[in-house]
Amino acid sequence: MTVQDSTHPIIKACNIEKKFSNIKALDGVSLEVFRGEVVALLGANGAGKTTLISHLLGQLTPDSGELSIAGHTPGSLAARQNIGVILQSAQMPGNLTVKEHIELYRRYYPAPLSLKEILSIVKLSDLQHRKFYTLSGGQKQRLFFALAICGQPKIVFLDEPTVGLDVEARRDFWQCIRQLKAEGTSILLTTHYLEEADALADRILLLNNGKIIKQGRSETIKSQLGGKRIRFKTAMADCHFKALSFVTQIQHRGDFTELFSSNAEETLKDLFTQQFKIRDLSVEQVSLEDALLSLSNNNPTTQEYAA
Ligand SMILES: Nc1ncnc2c1ncn2[C@@H]1O[C@H](COP(=O)(O)OP(=O)(O)OP(=O)(O)O)[C@@H](O)[C@H]1O
Repeated sequence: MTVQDSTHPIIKACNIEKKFSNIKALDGVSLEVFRGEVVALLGANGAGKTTLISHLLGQLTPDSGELSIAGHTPGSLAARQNIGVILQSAQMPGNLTVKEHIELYRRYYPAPLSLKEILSIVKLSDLQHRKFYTLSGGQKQRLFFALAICGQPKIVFLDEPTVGLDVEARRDFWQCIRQLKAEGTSILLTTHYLEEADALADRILLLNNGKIIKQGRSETIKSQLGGKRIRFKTAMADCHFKALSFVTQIQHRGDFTELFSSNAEETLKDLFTQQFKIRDLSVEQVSLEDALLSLSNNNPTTQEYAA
């Protein structure tokens, strides 16, 4: 079930500008996030993701533009009570137990989940009496997630939430995100794992040099590059392949030439008819990483996408 209210965005940012001396960290960013929507904020190092989130949390004020969280000014008590956060740099008192941390955070919110519910969602019931400093990286990450959701916030900010998690823990975490979304919670996610953004996000926002250079559904962004990637090794020059039907772009990765095609069957037919000398041929779906790299390469203001 998608629970979206298109008239009242939970996050509203309008034309936000922020400069740090001569660096334009945010350059006219506008954004709306609705109830039950998962939005992935992507971009290379230094693109402006943290700066944008810091504004939404009320830790920075914009030079110009307007921001609101559930209709409230970022940083105000009313806005903070609508927010749950996991930050990369979360620093916790090491001697408090899991249970103590959760109980402390529950007090900040008017209608928190019960301790039992929270422990069960994040699968930390058995570790509730363990001190923070004794937890593994993945267990700490689950506790951070517990603290982010304990107040039943309308919006959860997740900054690189699955760094350090093993494959199984990451899949469990994705399940928690989907559950939150189904209950109507909005999620703003930053991640360098593009597979994660692809799997979870309703909408991708690509920031570059403080500007949103692309936004849309992951499928739509991928389809702009063509549906398939045809990979092979060859000694022949690109000009031979450019003329093949349905080729949208050519790139090189290591020893391989890669053709993106919006109709792989027709491109392959053409390729074989011409009897070009190729080897180690494979055909794959275009990934979100392919699509974002291509956008970066075609955007003159863009540095290489570093995800
Ligand atoms: N307090 C500050 N003073 C000066 N420059 C800053 C400050 N904070 C951020 N910047 C600059 O603003 C730009 C955007 O930085 P930001 O931290 O928002 O990027 P990011 O997308 O979060 O990057 P990363 O993926 O590396 O965390 C960068 O050029 C950064 O150096």
